[in-house]
Formats: sequence, C-alpha cells, structure tokens
Amino acid sequence: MLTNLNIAIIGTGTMGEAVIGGLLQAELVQPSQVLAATPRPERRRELSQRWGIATTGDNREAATWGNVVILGIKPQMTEQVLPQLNGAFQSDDLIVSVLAGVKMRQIAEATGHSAIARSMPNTPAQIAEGITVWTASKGLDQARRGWAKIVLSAIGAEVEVEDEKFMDMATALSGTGPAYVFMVMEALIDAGVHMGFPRRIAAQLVEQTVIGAVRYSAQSGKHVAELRNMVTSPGGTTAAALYELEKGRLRTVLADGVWAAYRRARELGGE
Ligand SMILES: NC(=O)C1=CN([C@@H]2O[C@H](COP(=O)(O)OP(=O)(O)OC[C@H]3O[C@@H](n4cnc5c(N)ncnc54)[C@H](OP(=O)(O)O)[C@@H]3O)[C@@H](O)[C@H]2O)C=CC1
Ligand SMILES: O=C(O)[C@@H]1CCC=N1
Repeated sequence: MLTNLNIAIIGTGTMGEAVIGGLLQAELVQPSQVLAATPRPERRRELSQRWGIATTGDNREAATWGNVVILGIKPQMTEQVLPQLNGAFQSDDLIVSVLAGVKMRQIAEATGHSAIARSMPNTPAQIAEGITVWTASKGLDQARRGWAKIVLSAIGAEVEVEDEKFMDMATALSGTGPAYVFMVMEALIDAGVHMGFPRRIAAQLVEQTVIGAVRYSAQSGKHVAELRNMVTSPGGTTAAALYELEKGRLRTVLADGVWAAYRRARELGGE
C-alpha cells in the first residue's frame, strides 16, 4: 500500500503527469502525498490547480521529501538533473524511472542511490490503459517491489521482467508503439477522405475498426494471422488490399521502425 508514503515526481510532462493522474484517480494516494517538481512556474500552477497537489521548482527538495521518487525528465537531461539529487535519498527510498534508454547503473552512479525500478510505460497511461514493462535493481526488497507495482498499475497493465536488456526492446515496441498505431490510423482516415467520406465519418469508422479488431483479437484467443485470414474472402477486397500492402513492404517497414527506435533507445543510454 502507498498509505503514508510521499510520492515525488521530478519532471512532470506527458508521462510524469500521467502517473500523477493515475495515482490520484485510482485513489491510491491523497493529493497531500504528492509533490511535483518542474522548473516553469506556470506549469507548476497548472498542475496544482488541476490536481490539488504541492509543487516545487527545486528537484532536490522533491527527492528529499519523497519516499518514492519518480523520474519523468527527458533522458537528455540526466547529466544535468541526476547529480542535483545526489545525497538527497534515505536508504529506504525508491526511485522509479520512466526514462528511455537510461540504465539503472547510470541512475545509481549519478544519484548515489541504488534502490531503483526502471520502467517503460506508454501514453495510454493517461487513461489508465497503458502497458508498462519494468525491472528492479538487484536485491531490491519485496516491499519496494510492491510499491513499484502499485504505482505502475495505476496507469494500466504492468509486466515485470528480470533482465534489464528487455527495457530498450519494450521502449521500441510498446513505449513507442502508440505512435505506430496513430500513424496507421491517420493514414487510413486520410484514405477514407480520399475516397470521399467526410473526415468525421472516416475517423469514426477507423477508430471503431481498431477498437473492435483489438478487442476481438484479445477475446477470441485466435492467432492474429487466423483472424486476418477470416477477413480475406477468396477473390475479394481484402486479398486485393493485402497484395498491395505486402508489395509496399508494410511488415518490413514496421519492423525497420521498431529497430530504429531500439537503436535510438540504446544510444540514449550511451551505447
Ligand atoms: N512520451 C512518451 O510516450 C513516453 C515517454 N517516456 C519517457 O518519459 C520521460 C519524459 O518524457 P515526456 O513526458 O514525453 O517529456 P516531456 O517533455 O513532456 O516531459 C519532461 C518534463 O521535464 C521537465 N523539465 C525540464 N527541465 C527540467 C529540470 N531541470 N528539472 C525537472 N524537470 C524538468 C519539462 O518541463 P517543461 O515543460 O518546462 O519543459 C517537462 O515537463 C522521458 O524520459 C521519456 O523517455 C517513457 C514512456 C513513454
Ligand atoms: O520518443 C521517446 O523517446 C519516448 C520514449 C518512448 C516513447 N516516447
């Protein structure tokens, strides 16, 4: 349970605020248990008005106050921000990182604190429909693993992995994944408009097609190739469409995108 724990968030942009919203909306914490650290005064006002939480422009103050300290800064800011936190942690605190690429070893070296859960959520976290892959530093006790699990389950499903090597893969697949889906949806909507649908109707058709296909896949338990074959009537429209998609290398292009994201995640971690 998170009762009596102080939760500090350092870097409260898209992901940092998603965690704040998830925790408060699930009533896992009270607003008085949350402190958000971010440099711009107008952003601090916005967060405190929206969520009723305290804010600060001082990252070290947040790290000192928090029992669970969530790092939501950009990976490119680690060299500037993490050393500010060095010496601010108590031995029983927990750092939860959402940073792409950045390894637990790098966080531990810069902050002087080695109790870390490294996670990779995605933006559907904003409606508690995310998927977060996470791993914990070696020897982290069950209590703090439990805190990490509760915090991350506030923003959707969570999957714990033993080996940190899976984190950059998760970044490329599920962390970055919503962007692939949105781009495909956008292309389909534009194709609908190109044929002559009003944009509003094209968007509704595409959105519900995606929702329906995903729910059907999850509930049917069938392999996705089998589900695709069931759409493909002999000599019909789907076969004609799929032929063009294969010719255009859709699968390879998607795989190339995932590999590019994976390489970039590794670069952000200094590899
Ligand atoms: N967006 C996504 O889909 C996902 C992102 N991530 C990871 O989450 C992290 C944040 O990404 P995202 O939320 O997209 O980025 P944002 O740019 O939205 O958030 C970063 C936040 O950090 C704040 N900030 C800037 N400088 C400092 C500082 N010196 N001290 C404290 N805070 C500071 C920024 O403030 P200001 O508004 O003033 O710039 C901003 O609010 C990254 O590490 C990313 O890899 C992980 C999974 C998914
Ligand atoms: O684009 C990024 O770097 C972040 C990490 C995963 C999704 N967004």
